[in-house]
Amino acid sequence: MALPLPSTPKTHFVTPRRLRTFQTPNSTENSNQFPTPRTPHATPRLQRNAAPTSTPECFNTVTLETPNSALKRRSSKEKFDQISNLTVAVRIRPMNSKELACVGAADIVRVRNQELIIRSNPCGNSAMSLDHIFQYDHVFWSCDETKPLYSSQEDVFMTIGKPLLNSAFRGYNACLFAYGQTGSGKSFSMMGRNTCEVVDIDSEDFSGIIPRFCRDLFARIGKLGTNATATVEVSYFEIYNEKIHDLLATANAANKMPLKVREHPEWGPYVVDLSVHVVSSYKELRNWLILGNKNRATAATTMNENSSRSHSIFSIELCLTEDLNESDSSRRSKVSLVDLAGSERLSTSHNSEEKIRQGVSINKSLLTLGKVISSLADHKKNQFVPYRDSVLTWLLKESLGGNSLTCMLATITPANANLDETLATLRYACQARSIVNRARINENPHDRLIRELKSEVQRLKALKQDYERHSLLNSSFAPANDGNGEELEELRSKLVQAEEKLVQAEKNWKQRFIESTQLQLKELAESEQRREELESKMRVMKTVDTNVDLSLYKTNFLEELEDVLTEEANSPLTKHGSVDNIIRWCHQNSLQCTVTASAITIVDKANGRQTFLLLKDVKRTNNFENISQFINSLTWTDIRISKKMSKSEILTSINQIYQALNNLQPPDSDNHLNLLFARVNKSLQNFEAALLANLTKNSGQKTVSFNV
Ligand SMILES: Nc1ncnc2c1ncn2[C@@H]1O[C@H](COP(=O)(O)OP(=O)(O)OP(=O)(O)O)[C@@H](O)[C@H]1O
Repeated sequence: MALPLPSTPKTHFVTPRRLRTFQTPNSTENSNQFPTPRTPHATPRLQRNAAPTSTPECFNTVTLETPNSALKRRSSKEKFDQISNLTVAVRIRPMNSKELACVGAADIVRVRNQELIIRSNPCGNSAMSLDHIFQYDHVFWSCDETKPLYSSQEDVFMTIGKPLLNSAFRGYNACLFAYGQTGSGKSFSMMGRNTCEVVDIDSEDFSGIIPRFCRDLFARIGKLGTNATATVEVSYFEIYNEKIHDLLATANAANKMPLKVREHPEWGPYVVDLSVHVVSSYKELRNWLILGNKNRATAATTMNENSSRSHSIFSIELCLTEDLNESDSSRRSKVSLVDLAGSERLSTSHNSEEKIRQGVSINKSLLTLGKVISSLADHKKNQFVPYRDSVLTWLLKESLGGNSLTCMLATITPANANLDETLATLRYACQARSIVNRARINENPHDRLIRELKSEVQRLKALKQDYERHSLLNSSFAPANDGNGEELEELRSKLVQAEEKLVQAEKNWKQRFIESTQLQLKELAESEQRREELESKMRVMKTVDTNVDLSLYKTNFLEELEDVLTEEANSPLTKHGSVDNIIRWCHQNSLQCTVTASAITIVDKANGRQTFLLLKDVKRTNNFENISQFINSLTWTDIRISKKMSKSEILTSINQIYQALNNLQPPDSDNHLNLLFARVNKSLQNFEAALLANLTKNSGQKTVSFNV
């Protein structure tokens, strides 16, 4: 199976982003620099990989939830605040005692500014040695702290960590991930030397990027003005064998099932049910960090593995709210600090193809990461990027080619024994440099509008000042500069135009600001009204005494209902006790009326009741004010809702009842009527709930008694 890696070039290999010809290095290079290769070549462009390999089967299935098809797709017109390549840095750690003890051990890495040169000497013959030259945004040489070239933990943080912290404060998502073979210094760079002890986490010399980032984060929060507030939330999880484990979960939750990934239309993929902890100080945050590191180490020991087999993602969500004069403005950013699993299993050497075929101990996430980087580096239109082939790439989707400012830290060892791994890592890092991210400041559209307009106003003001300066200058030199009259005139007209534009922009801004404020106020008022309505309904519901004596009113819900529905309820009817009159009245009032030889059956479907009227009793109609009164004087029986009635018909009937009930809303002053109303309402709700439950539970028997 082919791996998504470019083959080793014969001569040298330089980052594809900036095509440049090789320049002869200065002869006064320090000892870490090799002499110039004899035949400089133009930088070759990265070779397209062989067809992407299919991801090998992993022994554990991941639950990746398909996002809803109705998810909003990002519009092509969407504005980005920053479009930038991934920043790629490489760090070289010192040789360890094991590497030094190897026969023929040699340091094969040299550094020249941002260039990194790997000298391979395959046959041990110096005449046949090949130089591989790479270029990155930053190269950290951390092999010997006595040399000026040495990059300390602080240097690494200041160069790649601090800019991401600044971006987070501006509202951008940020991501920093460490990639490299096992033992090359990923954890050392990201977390520090000993990741489970306070002294080491806080050590000036050994503390890694994550603790430094968090310390600086709170130091900056402490310096925020009184009109600004910040909230910080942290989460920490690891991906092991394509399963997600919460490293900060409580003891009970820790034993639960692995967590799932879902995608939010706006914020992208996220881990469902991941514990998130609000922290208000660095100390609090550090405690979580240490707990997570301990849990990671324990999990690795339990599985008889080391942590190099798992990826860990520490996330910080920062929300900054600024209280401006007229309004509040808030920005949210998510920072992901990722320590990836050792990458050596991806190497083309050491029988890794065989290992892939075995299908075990292969890190699907890292393989997919390689494919994702390859696809993104290709810049082909409509190129398919297999983010969803693994948990890691799915979760890092926004960080790779999306809404984030991202930095990759590739870690390598200088030992010749690791040449293949080192070259593989460096090639990955080269490809990653071509990835372009499109980041946006995470703020609400209202804040964005105001920010954009304010910056436009600022720009125009600067323009105006500039013209004013020019104009002043020209007027003071005017007598001596007769020939410049036209130029001066042109400047003046530009100034007028700029001022007009400025006035217009300010007017627009004010207008739009007023509009948006009005909109906000309206929405606020509406929601306040809704809240009050709800509260008043709640109050009434709470006071409902189901034992209230309703006989006082000699009324019931059905009568009330009928009064509303029947306009002619109080109009005197012709006192003609005839069957025809009753039939007509029933039709007018949507009642079913069936006449037999001896009786009339009246069905009031809407109210779930029916009555029988013997024909000989029809004459009794004349004893009442109207037919309505007469009909209601009859003995009605509740009817079971017809089995033939469809669910939608039943719902329509219920809705009609609700509507009628709304028309019956009693005046606030009448407490008793209010109680009655609430009781009817409550019964109706119970009825509806019972009916629907019945319908779903027992599709055969669709009958519910309606006892108001
Ligand atoms: N820049 C450095 N300076 C001094 N020692 C270092 C440096 N980088 C790494 N080391 C040491 O090298 C060893 C391996 O480093 P580390 O555990 O960070 O590697 P890793 O890439 O994270 O490995 P894994 O993939 O197993 O997690 C550690 O003992 C660490 O202290």
